[in-house]
Amino acid sequence: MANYTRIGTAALRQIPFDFKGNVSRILTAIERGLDAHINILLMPELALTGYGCEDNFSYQEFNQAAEAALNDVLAGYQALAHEREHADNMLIAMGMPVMFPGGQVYNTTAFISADGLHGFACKQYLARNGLHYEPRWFEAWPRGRVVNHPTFNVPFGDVVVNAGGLRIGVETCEDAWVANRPGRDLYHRNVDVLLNPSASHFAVGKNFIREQFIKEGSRAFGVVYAYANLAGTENGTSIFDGGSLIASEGKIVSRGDRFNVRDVVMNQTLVNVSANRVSRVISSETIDIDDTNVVDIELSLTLPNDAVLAARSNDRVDSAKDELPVFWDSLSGDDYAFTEICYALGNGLWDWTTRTHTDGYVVSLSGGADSALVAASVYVSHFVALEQLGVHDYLATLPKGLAAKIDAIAPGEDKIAWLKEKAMPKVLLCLYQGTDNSSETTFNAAKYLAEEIGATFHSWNIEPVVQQYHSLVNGLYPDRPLSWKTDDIAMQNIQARSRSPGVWMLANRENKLLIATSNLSESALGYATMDGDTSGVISVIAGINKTTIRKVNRWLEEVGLPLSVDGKSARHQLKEMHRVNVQQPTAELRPEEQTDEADLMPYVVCDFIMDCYLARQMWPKSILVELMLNGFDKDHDMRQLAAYVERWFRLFCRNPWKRYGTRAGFHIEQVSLDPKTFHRFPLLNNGFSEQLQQMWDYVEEVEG
Ligand SMILES: Nc1ncnc2c1ncn2[C@@H]1O[C@H](COP(=O)(O)OP(=O)(O)OC[C@H]2O[C@@H]([n+]3cccc(C(=O)O)c3)[C@H](O)[C@@H]2O)[C@@H](O)[C@H]1O
Ligand SMILES: Nc1ncnc2c1ncn2[C@@H]1O[C@H](COP(=O)(O)OP(=O)(O)OP(=O)(O)O)[C@@H](O)[C@H]1O
Ligand SMILES: NC(=O)CC[C@H](N)C(=O)O
Repeated sequence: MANYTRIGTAALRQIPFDFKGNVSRILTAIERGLDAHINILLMPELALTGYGCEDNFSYQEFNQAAEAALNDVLAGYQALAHEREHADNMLIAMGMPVMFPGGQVYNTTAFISADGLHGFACKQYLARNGLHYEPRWFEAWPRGRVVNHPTFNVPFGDVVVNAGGLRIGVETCEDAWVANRPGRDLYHRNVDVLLNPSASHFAVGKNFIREQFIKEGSRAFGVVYAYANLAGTENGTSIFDGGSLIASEGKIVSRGDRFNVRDVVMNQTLVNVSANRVSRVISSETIDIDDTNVVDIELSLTLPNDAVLAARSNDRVDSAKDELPVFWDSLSGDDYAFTEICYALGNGLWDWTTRTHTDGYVVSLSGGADSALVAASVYVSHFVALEQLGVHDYLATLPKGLAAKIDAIAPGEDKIAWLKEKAMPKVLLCLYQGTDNSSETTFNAAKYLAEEIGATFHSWNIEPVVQQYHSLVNGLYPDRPLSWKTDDIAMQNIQARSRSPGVWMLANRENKLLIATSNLSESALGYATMDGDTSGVISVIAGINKTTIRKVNRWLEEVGLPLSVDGKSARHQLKEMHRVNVQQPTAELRPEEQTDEADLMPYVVCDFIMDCYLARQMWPKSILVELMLNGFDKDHDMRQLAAYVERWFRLFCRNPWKRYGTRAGFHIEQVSLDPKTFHRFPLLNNGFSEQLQQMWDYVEEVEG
């Protein structure tokens, strides 16, 4: 007889140290799960506290607060269960930190039913790569070991739960990313369901990797595999994209919404457990049964097939499913990646506004690619939130001060027209700050883009301020007046720096956050004026390279942001990006024409070198070889490419202090240059001189 079980997941927007709020969101998910007759409800990794609590994970008082919050969840669950008849058929798996009296802290999944707490499964492989530092706070749990937790008096460690014959095991996030994943051993422990509570930050393309190991886990281990992820921009820089995934018989059978700004996003589906067991029965591998460390729970989590049709027709089931918007299925390639990027930027900015309780943003808008994408992201952030929440909840979620400034929507008024005409002028202030080196082209690009997204647009001329500094400096050096011939960098930088105080003043006055506009390529090379255009609170596009920024801008103009309208996929284009997209990137800091690429190197070369160095961990000579192998030698000879590699490393090694001083940014690409979390690099170094010499020796060898 086939056994079915209803698996549910909850993506939760948890907030570090907001214990009450976190418990409340967990109870909302439980309530929705109960109403939908979910049998197994999975919550994300560290769902109780949030993932981004960093050094507080080691604090005793923090862990005591987590313990108290667990008790609140247990009490809340029991109260909800009391009101319902099906409550004895649900098991919850919820991520939380647990401290031992000796001070060791573990990253665990608590198994909870309406009867109380049954045990904890612990994470075995702590994430320590990229921006993860879990071993700093947590201990890894050894495979195959279970102890009794002295405070909770329940089994703790590498446990398998057996609920009425249905066996459930856990791989916690990183556990499933390593080669020796726990699922390998859980296979021998005959688990039917593998749960993966995750706190997996967004990075472009990462969702495909998740889908891969989830499908493969389901296929190879013969299990139903469920994956729940956190949502929201917890620590201000990592963006969690939610995106629940449920796989059965080696296929993804249900996907939850991603980048949704609602507090709780549910996904659930009915799966056939017996059908998954078949792949174990017919496997060529002999299963060496391991029946140790099993926690028996008296719960029936399965439905026989003669009861399943009645369960399917239960009209309350859909209350625990937030449908994935239709457009995701129709996307692929760059279209998918650019959609992810825009939704991620939007999510991040939404959280910065709603959690800082400020009145929106100020952007120094130049008409160039970087600040254009930053301004567009603020628009996307509100556009998406409005689509997902509707007008009422959109206004209710905004900080009160900001919401109070926005006129109500009139009956019959179009939602997007209202956003542009009534909301965006209060949300975003854009400022063009011309000098004698600015052009009509950039002014118009800034003005028309601001208009299209409904931002308030101001313009002023900072040339008099710049000239004032020239007079002050010339006063000190009457015999050596400033000139472009002798003082190129100083005369460029004073313009960028003169833009900073005024725009900060507007941010102060309007209670808005100033956004810095530096990108990943510029950060690598220090191609920005410190304390000038690096000014701001958060650097929205710091995690995106320039090549991608330009492509995203073109895509926003020509293809547009996908959204769901009445259950159909639609696009929202930003046509005025055209004026930005036709220009070559320029700093506009010199009197004669200036382009970034003439100052530096072509951005495609720069970004390829950066990828080789950061993602593939290569040094100069190997990078040169990769450039040649990847066809860059069609447009540039070997010496020219070697010169670009040399310039890249010289600038990279000269400017790590700038990376320490620039604003924190959203993590978007797989790699990042955030010196505090991602790429650690000595401030003082010898500029890779030996390695560059080795590269040139190689060029001589090849070229003669
Ligand atoms: N070897 C070394 N190692 C470490 N630090 C060194 C150094 N030499 C100078 N420094 C320090 O660095 C300072 C220079 O840094 P900083 O003042 O920031 O200026 P710097 O990095 O020299 O120049 C800024 C560059 O950014 C470009 N920029 C600016 C603004 C916008 C854009 C755009 O993309 O549109 C581009 C501009 O064209 C210029 O090439 C020096 O005054 C000195 O204090
Ligand atoms: N005329 C200007 N008015 C307002 N802000 C400016 C102006 N020129 C430069 N800035 C600010 O300085 C930042 C750095 O300039 P930069 O040239 O690197 O970026 P961009 O102009 O946005 O893009 P691009 O480099 O593609 O032209 C801009 O993003 C913008 O915030
Ligand atoms: N929390 C984790 O274990 C995160 C690590 C995992 N590799 C991810 O990024 O998804």
